[in-house]
Amino acid sequence: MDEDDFDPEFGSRFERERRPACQLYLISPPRFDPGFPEKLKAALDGGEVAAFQLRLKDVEDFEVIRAGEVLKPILAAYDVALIVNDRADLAAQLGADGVHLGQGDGSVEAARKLLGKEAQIGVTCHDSRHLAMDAAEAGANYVAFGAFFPTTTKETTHRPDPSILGWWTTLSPLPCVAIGGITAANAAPLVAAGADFLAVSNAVWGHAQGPGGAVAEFGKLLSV
Ligand SMILES: Cc1ncc(COP(=O)(O)OP(=O)(O)O)c(N)n1
Ligand SMILES: Cc1ncsc1CCOP(=O)(O)O
Ligand SMILES: [Mg+2]
Repeated sequence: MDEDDFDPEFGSRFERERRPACQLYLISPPRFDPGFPEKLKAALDGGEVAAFQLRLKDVEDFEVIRAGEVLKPILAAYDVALIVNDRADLAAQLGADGVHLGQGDGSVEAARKLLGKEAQIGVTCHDSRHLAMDAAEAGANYVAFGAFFPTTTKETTHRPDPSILGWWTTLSPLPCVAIGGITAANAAPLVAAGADFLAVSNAVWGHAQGPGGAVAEFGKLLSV
């Protein structure tokens, strides 16, 4: 990949040039319960959040669409990007801001065709420099590394060293996301290594002080 491939006009909140500080990227719980919209509002009242990923697992398509339709106006009111996990077609149907693709979730090119040039397309790269370079080459808007810490949210087999984040930031202007078992207590080395975004699920939705308390705790870490 070449620095010249980076288009500064391709504006987005996933652009390191415009938003230099590390930011929070919330990942939804795997099921949508009726109380979730209030939990989301509480989280967003806790401090700044850049993006929210709708990551529902083992549910019918219509449930993803219904959840997305409920959450979309809330996210818009807080100026938070809606990213749909796994499915570019559902992201398109929802008019979401983007899609997150794992290695088995389809190509960046196909997602770009469906979603258009403004869409934010992220790609899981595990602990692989090679996958990250491929994703950037394919036109991704961010690359995601992880799982950095043990997590109960997903079975994981890759455990990158935080130095992969530093390596990436010196190589590419494309933002990098750190994910996996991240809490406000263990995130500092990832921020120091160069993570542009911390993607977090359980540490927010399962926090003893509630989602707002969790986001506020991350806010303290990310504002220093
Ligand atoms: C920001 C972010 N990074 C990584 C993932 C994991 O995606 P994937 O490997 O496809 O696994 P599932 O999340 O689909 O179980 C992610 N969702 N978001
Ligand atoms: C989706 C995903 N991909 C790698 S780890 C992970 C889980 C993130 O959730 P948590 O923040 O609860 O570990
Ligand atoms: Mg996936």
